[in-house]
Amino acid sequence: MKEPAQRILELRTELDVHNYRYYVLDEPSVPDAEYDRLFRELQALEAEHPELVTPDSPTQRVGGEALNAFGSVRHEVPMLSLGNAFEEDDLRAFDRSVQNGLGLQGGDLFGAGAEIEYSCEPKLDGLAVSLLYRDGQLVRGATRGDGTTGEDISVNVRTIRNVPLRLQGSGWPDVLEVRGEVFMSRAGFERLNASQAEIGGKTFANPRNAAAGSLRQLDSKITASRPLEFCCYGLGQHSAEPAATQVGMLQRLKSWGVPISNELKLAKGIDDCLAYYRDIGERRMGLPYDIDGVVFKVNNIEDQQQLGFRARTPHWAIAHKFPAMEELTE
Ligand SMILES: NC(=O)n1nc(-c2ccco2)nc1N
Repeated sequence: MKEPAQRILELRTELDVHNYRYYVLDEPSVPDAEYDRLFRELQALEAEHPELVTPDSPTQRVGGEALNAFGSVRHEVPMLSLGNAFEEDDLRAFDRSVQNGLGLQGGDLFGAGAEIEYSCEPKLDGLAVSLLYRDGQLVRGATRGDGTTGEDISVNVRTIRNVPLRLQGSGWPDVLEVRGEVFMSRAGFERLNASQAEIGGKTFANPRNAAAGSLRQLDSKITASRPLEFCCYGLGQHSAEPAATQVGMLQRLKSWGVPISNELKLAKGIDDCLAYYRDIGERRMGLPYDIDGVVFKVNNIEDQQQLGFRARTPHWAIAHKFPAMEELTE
């Protein structure tokens, strides 16, 4: 019979791999029943040996008592909101401003100028959060708040099943602040409202409100019962650059167990961006989650830093919005 400590480590490692394959790669490695059996074996062993429990164990996702209030967190790197483009011309103007900012012949109404590489992804309509990892361990979660100061929701983010409690693989920096959107799928939103209606509880107007209301619960057991998901779209503070490009950085984060968008693409030039906008626009209602546009970011990280940001919005990123849904129903 194996030493309990050894068996506990084996089970944790195996459960982390199953979580990674299920939530990040979307390729489950075992049936749910097998996952549950391993999970219960770990719970039983930890109950017999409480001194062997560590915060990053998969059994530790739901915290203890409800909080009376959220602590506040200061964002070392401000959490920006995005500038918006509504029309094709706004997007072309953005591309020209990027080229001018990079000292390229910025193109003009007649010539396209240089071809800038952009990352492309859907703009999830959820709640922006920051997840801080130190030595690969999730140590803090915070809401965006006003961009400089957010709420400490560390206990709540740990209940989101696809948020890794510790990073997988190797080579991650000692300090890595991951940023992304917490959202609720439409199906999860419908299920939640149906069950809320049944118990006479609060129902929500849309998945974004449901995600915000579920995440900002003082009782993490309520958060744990809600179908929340996380999708990473960038970084905050970090002690080393994971990659030279936005797409490369996100792919590296994925290899460390952090979920990213499966619609992430690389565009070469603004015409490719427009093609992506039209493609996602056509598929928008078929996506399992609400989006309110797509996000283009200058792919080269050094170029992003050279461009910096104005007031509160980055010069290197733009949200290209779709018409609001209510307009569509007219
Ligand atoms: N909401 C969303 O999907 N976002 N938001 C950003 C963002 C906000 C500030 C910098 O980048 N990126 C993506 N994909």
